[in-house]
Amino acid sequence: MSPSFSGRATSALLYIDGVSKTFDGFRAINSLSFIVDPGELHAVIGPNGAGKTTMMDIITGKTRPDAGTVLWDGRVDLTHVDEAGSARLGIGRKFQKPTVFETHTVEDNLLLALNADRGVFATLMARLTSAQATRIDELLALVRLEDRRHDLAGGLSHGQKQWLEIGMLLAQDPKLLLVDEPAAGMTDEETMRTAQLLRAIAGDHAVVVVEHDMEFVKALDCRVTVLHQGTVLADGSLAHVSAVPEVIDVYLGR
Ligand SMILES: Nc1ncnc2c1ncn2[C@@H]1O[C@H](COP(=O)(O)OP(=O)(O)OP(=O)(O)O)[C@@H](O)[C@H]1O
Repeated sequence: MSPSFSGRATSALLYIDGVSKTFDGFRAINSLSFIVDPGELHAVIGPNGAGKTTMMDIITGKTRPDAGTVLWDGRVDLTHVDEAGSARLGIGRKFQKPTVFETHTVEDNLLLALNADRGVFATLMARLTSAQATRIDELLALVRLEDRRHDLAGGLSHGQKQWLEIGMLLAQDPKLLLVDEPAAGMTDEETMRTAQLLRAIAGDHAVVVVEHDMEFVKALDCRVTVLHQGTVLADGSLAHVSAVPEVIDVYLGR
């Protein structure tokens, strides 16, 4: 690894270097190096089986790598942290399928997320503090669900559920938000709104988005890392990586 890369270990929010993971003799991640800066919006693309999910699993402590460095905030070795621990450190993860409390209102979903360390009953029975009310107003505005505030989450569209869940993750104020294929199953309009939302969130939070929809990645207008066979094939703007012949061969040209 170049000295300029290793020199980033302490300044980066997330620093991954030389990471490998083998499953039953199959190398899913192979000498992977990847950096996320504080507040950065960063897209990860690549063909099926490229190792995108495994990389997310390693970051969140779901999977332990066989080798390499995974450093959080310049000081915490994430290879020894489990999923609950990574969440406590400020790593939020949004899986592809929306998971909201369908039988509760939009507002109560956000309230439950704000009070994730308290029980459901205690949270919903307690009076809303003014700080909570303000934060819920901010989150509802950000995810554009103000007019659905008192509706049951189960009645939202697929896209709105995804936005609500993003709002719920933000309620816990993560330093890094990992988002897996948010645009899957969305209408074109919802897809563009989601890109706007993630762009609005970045800055205050670092956001890493795994995605296959190139129109969506274009709308994110951010740095793109292309993974292939568990390692980085190209990295830079979408225009840059789209012109790399190997990227066209293994992914974009298909
Ligand atoms: N627990 C596991 N046991 C065995 N093989 C695994 C395991 N997890 C992942 N793999 C393999 O590792 C490779 C990388 O998988 P991964 O899911 O990380 O790719 P991906 O880039 O997320 O793909 P997709 O775009 O299809 O979601 C695949 O070949 C997969 O079959």
